[in-house]
Amino acid sequence: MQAPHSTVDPSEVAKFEAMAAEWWDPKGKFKPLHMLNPCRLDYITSQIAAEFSRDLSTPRPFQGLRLLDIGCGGGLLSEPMARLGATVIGADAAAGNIPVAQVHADQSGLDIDYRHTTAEAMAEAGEQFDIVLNMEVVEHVADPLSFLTVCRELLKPGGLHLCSTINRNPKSFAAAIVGAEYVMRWLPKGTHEWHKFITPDELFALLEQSGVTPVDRKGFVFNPITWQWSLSDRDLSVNYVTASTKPA
Ligand SMILES: C[S@@+](CC[C@H](N)C(=O)[O-])C[C@H]1O[C@@H](n2cnc3c(N)ncnc32)[C@H](O)[C@@H]1O
Ligand SMILES: [Mg+2]
Repeated sequence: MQAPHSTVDPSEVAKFEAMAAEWWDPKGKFKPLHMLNPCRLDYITSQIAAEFSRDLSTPRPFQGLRLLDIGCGGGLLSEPMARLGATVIGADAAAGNIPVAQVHADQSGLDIDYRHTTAEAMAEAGEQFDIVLNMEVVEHVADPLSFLTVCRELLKPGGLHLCSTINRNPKSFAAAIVGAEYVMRWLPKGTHEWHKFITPDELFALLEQSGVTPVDRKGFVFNPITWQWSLSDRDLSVNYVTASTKPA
């Protein structure tokens, strides 16, 4: 069954079109994602390794796994996944992201299939994946439940859905909007909208409604003294990530 509406919120996608050239500048507008990358890769790789019984000490542990990076942006996650051996398709609703991602992958000697398309178009075409990476996207879509439902359609039975976003509370407002956009000026003002943030309990409920089984959640916690991000079992107050599986 196809979700009836487009998952694309045009005003959200326009924000990313305007920033497309900056994806791979570690000091540019995507500095927060560059800083977060080692921590979220830790989580992603360990979840995939556990789910598919892969040994991360081998050179290409994700060989044979088909992975969709939905809302791939410039490919900050697609590239490490390809390096680990996965067959990677990166899809984004913002056309300008695709050549930026493709040129960078080519320069890095990585074979990644980047497409300007939507999750629903891929589901309609019957595409299926072992893994759907849905990282920092759900707070930018038109309707989270329809988007998550399409992500579930895109998974093979037994597949793994990894989804990160931003919690909704006074602390996340202070950190993700006031701090990142107004104080640090990491992100252009208006990048994030408060009402689109989702609490972990709401996201778990939406994931369940979409037809997957949430199995894990962790916080991504920024330490302003060390300027490092780390994973937390307890602190999901601002950024967090979830893992869910599609019943076999
Ligand atoms: C904050 S960026 C995250 C990029 C990447 N996932 C990462 O974490 O490095 C959000 C991305 O989602 C894309 N996007 C927003 N709505 C989308 C939709 N409905 N379908 C596909 N991509 C979408 C935007 O164009 C943007 O590139
Ligand atoms: Mg975001």
